[in-house]
Amino acid sequence: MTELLTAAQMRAIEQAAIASGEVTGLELMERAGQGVVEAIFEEWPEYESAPQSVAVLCGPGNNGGDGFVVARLLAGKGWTVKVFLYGDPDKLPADARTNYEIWLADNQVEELTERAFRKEPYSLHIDALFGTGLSRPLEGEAFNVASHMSGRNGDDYSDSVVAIDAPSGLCLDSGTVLEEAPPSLGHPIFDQQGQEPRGRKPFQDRFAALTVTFDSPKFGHFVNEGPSVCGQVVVKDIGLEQWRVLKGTKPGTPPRSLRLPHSVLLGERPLVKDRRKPWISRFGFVRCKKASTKGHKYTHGHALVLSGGHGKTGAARLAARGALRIGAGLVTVGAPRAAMMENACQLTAIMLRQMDGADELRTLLQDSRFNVVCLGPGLGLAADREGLVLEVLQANRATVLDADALTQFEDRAEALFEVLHENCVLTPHGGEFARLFPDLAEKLNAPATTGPAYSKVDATREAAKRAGCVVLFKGPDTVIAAPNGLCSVNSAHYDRSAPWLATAGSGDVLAGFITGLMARGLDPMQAAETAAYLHVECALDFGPGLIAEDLPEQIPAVLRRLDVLR
Ligand SMILES: NC(=O)C1=CN([C@@H]2O[C@H](COP(=O)(O)OP(=O)(O)OC[C@H]3O[C@@H](n4cnc5c(N)ncnc54)[C@H](O)[C@@H]3O)[C@@H](O)[C@H]2O)[C@@H](O)CC1
Ligand SMILES: Nc1ncnc2c1ncn2[C@@H]1O[C@H](COP(=O)(O)OP(=O)(O)O)[C@@H](O)[C@H]1O
Ligand SMILES: [K+]
Repeated sequence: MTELLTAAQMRAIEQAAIASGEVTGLELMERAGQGVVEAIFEEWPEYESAPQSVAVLCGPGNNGGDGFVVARLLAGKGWTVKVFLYGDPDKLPADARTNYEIWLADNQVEELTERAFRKEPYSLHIDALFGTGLSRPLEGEAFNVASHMSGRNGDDYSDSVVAIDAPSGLCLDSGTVLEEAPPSLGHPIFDQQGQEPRGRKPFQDRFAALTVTFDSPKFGHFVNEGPSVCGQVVVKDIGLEQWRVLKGTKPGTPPRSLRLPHSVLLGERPLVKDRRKPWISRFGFVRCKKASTKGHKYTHGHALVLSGGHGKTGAARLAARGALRIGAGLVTVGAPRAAMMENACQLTAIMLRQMDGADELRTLLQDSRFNVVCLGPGLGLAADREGLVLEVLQANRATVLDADALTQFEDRAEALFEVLHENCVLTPHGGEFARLFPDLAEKLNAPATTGPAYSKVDATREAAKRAGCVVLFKGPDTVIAAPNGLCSVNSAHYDRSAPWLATAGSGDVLAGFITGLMARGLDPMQAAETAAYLHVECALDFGPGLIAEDLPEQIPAVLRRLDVLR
């Protein structure tokens, strides 16, 4: 797992490093430029022996400063380098100014305009306009050049753009490409699809082939539009590790303002393969060697999954199967009378109990061996369903609430928040999230016109705090947050891209995975993180053509590959 940083955290780390006197800003800038050049030759090894032509677009801050370093290093390797500057050279910050002057001693810098940029073709384009300092949408010639590069005039540059830190215009906290404020006419206007018009964005789709960032990836590389515009993300070490101290536990504890909330990116593949990384313990699994063989099925927990009525039972069975495969000792489906036969015909290892309403559920839950309940998948929205949710929450069991159990509380989420407890996990997709947290969804979907923009990470953290329990906000960029601010992102992008996971019922299986892991005693955050991670691993291993039923069946092979016991 990798720590994810905000732009402000990155700046704080850099400032702490410089303040220590052990490194200067200029040295960091040099290392950043070297990192970019290294990444270029790793991506295009053929360029090592064949110098190319390159346009370096430098902006008015330190991102531009990195650009001047890259220009100098590539020129030193025989490349033909053209440098454009957007902004006033007299206002460059000190380190960027130093590198500008070093470059200017033997070379030229041209003011950036679309016209000048388009005069000649280049093999490579370095985008060093804005990085972590982006605070408003691109304007003027920066906008014109960025939108030209992203295909406005029909030319596709995306295979030859290397973005330093970020494609310029991308907010590194929210993963949103900042847009101009939409036209204000004093009253709302709508387009033909009934949508309010949005401001212009320089790009919305793939912009760079490669994005080189420093020290740690930022949230914006992994959420919202980030993955579609970054191409691929390479992280280069610039020697800041000792200033990036989590929770201030090590000697030389940094000031409180620098202690970072624990935000991680869940196990990208290379780290998982590295046996030295202790990721397994965070995920709540044990390595085969250390596993206890003493347990029996009741020590592995008993999950209860509530089924919907006649004709709506499949979702609960998917969740139940997920819970059983991932390791619950026993799983029982509780179904209304009318749905008993339908369930009975399709369940074997999973048990079945009739359960017609809140009273029967209360009786069932008197059996304390049911240590986790999952409800929502296929549950339906009939008035009596709410009673089931309340009954489960009052029984104070570990609980996973998904789908209809969330939608049931649309417009009256407070009634749900009052009874939720810390042993619960909510698993909304975007629509369900908006029903429970309409104000947060509105902020999230509002045009992002200033940086740092409100992000899915902010929204999920706020939601978890408000609900008082773990919230897992689904999507290709699944964000998981606990009320105490712990947060992680489970990304299905880049080398973990698995678009075929967007298939009917896959969310039901995810709810089941979380349920099964909670049955095994994982705490809600661990269970949600582990389940989300394994869900994507199952999809990756199975590949295209996947349907929801395949996900639980893929679990044994994934656990075997990861060399862990349930
Ligand atoms: N933080 C670190 O540890 C390091 C940062 N470095 C580089 O420094 C960058 C950050 O530098 P800066 O903080 O100077 O910020 P940027 O270079 O990203 O932005 C420069 C300035 O432009 C202005 N600005 C923001 N949006 C604008 C817009 N749309 N139009 C016009 N002007 C706008 C802001 O005043 C901002 O401070 C990083 O992205 C990275 O490339 C590296 O040199 C090495 C180390
Ligand atoms: N493009 C995508 N790539 C990877 N995973 C995705 C993508 N879109 C959705 N998912 C995942 O698929 C699952 C869909 O869940 P959900 O929306 O509840 O669907 P359903 O109700 O049909 O089960 C979630 O786990 C979500 O994170
Ligand atoms: K950039």
